[in-house]
Amino acid sequence: MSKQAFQDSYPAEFSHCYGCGRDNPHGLQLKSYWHLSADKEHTIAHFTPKPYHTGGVPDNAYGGLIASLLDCHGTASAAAAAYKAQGRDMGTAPILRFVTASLSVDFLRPTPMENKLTILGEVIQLEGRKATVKLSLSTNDQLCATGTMIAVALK
Ligand SMILES: CCCCCCCCCCCCCC(=O)SCCNC(=O)CCNC(=O)[C@H](O)C(C)(C)COP(=O)(O)OP(=O)(O)OC[C@H]1O[C@@H](n2cnc3c(N)ncnc32)[C@H](O)[C@@H]1OP(=O)(O)O
Repeated sequence: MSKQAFQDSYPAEFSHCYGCGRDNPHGLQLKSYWHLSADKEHTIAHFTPKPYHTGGVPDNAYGGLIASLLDCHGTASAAAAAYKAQGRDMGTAPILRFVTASLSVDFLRPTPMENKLTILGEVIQLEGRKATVKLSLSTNDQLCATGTMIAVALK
């Protein structure tokens, strides 16, 4: 796992995102990294929900939280993969800033609140300004949600 989180390479003006901005004290402050598992390079992030992240059912996480975690991990993964494809360190100029064009989420089972969540990403296609990212969220070795994102690099 690389030491620096992808989000820590974002320039200061992009460090206030609700989901992953390091300078947003009210946000989730998600941190994403490269992660090698089973000879495959994935991206990984962890998040432990707070009691106020619950949804309508006590002890289960709010679906919007899950979508936010996939959202921020997905765009960060797209940016990291695009920098890597160009052989550049993340954050170097010109900045490659990806935004979410589409995100679909399948909620496979309720996500319990008490444990650390693991979010994985895999950039399966990089084509022009567009990245396709497969995402998952699991806890206790149980897959709770999957997602697919199209992220687009801003001109
Ligand atoms: C290290 C540096 C990091 C920098 C800081 C980062 C901070 C990040 C903070 C974290 C952020 C957290 C995350 C957040 O919350 S990001 C916030 C939520 N997202 C947004 O606000 C995005 C709003 N949308 C737009 O700005 C535009 O629509 C974009 C930029 C997305 C495209 O408009 P643009 O005019 O620029 O481009 P284009 O229309 O020529 O399309 C280009 C290509 O993309 C394809 N396409 C487009 N839409 C879709 C779609 N829905 N499904 C499938 N494909 C789609 C399109 O077919 C074309 O493909 P192709 O025909 O070429 O094959």
